[in-house]
Amino acid sequence: MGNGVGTIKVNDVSKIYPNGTIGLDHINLDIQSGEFVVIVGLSGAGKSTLLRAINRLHDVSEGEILLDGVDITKAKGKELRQQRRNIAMIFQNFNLVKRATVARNVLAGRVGYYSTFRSTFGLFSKEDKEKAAANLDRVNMLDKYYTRADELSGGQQQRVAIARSMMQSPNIVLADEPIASLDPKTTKMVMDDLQHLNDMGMTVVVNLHSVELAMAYATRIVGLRGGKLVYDKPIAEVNADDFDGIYAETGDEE
Ligand SMILES: Nc1ncnc2c1ncn2[C@@H]1O[C@H](COP(=O)(O)OP(=O)(O)OP(=O)(O)O)[C@@H](O)[C@H]1O
Repeated sequence: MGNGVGTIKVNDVSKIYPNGTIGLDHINLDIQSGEFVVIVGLSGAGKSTLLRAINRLHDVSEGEILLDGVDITKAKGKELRQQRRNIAMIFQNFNLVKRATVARNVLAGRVGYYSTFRSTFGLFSKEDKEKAAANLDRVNMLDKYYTRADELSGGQQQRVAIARSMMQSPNIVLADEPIASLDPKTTKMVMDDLQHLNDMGMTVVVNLHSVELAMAYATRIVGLRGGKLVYDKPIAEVNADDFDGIYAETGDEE
């Protein structure tokens, strides 16, 4: 895995969008290495905003986010790139290059390590090609090595996206509604892949709408509502009734 151990410390973080919407409201969260944290909450609660703040796809308005003790909210240039390499991000819509092969998509996970010239022309090392094959094997997709991404089902595409994210050897895996568009069987496969990464020692943070899946996979559940952290418990202390509070309507949400 990467250089660190995978801790995430969110200190009093707020995010106000330019139009004045409060995305996050004074969030404090301390995630230890190897946890499998599921973030639940209504649509608009701030789940995506929080994940995007952690890997700095969004700048925060206030507060700091320490990854292995280093504040990513103020990192620049090389330091930011290095921190980002330690974090894999898995999206709802897979974000694959549809017309490229599975292999090429997975190798794209190494692009941050190559010159623009080499990555443009696909000049990847033998070692990286072997690594790509090994990661595809890990998600049971090795037989699709030469298949074009647009010929795969949604679930298969997500598994390729997971294999791609493994190319960075991350310590932290963030997944934003990774199973939102998948059927129950593929959902289980993708969640099992994330579980597998967690078993390998990676810290996993997943946004989910499904309470059932949260209960099945999480070691800890965090609830957001209206940008505020309203719930944070290890799975052993979670009571199904707790979700009523997290999902209570506040008037302007789904
Ligand atoms: N780019 C943006 N500009 C302005 N407001 C935004 C922007 N992105 C998100 N928001 C607002 O910030 C709040 C939190 O949104 P966010 O997408 O983080 O919620 P979420 O919990 O991930 O929702 P979902 O489950 O629907 O993905 C919402 O009120 C949303 O409308």
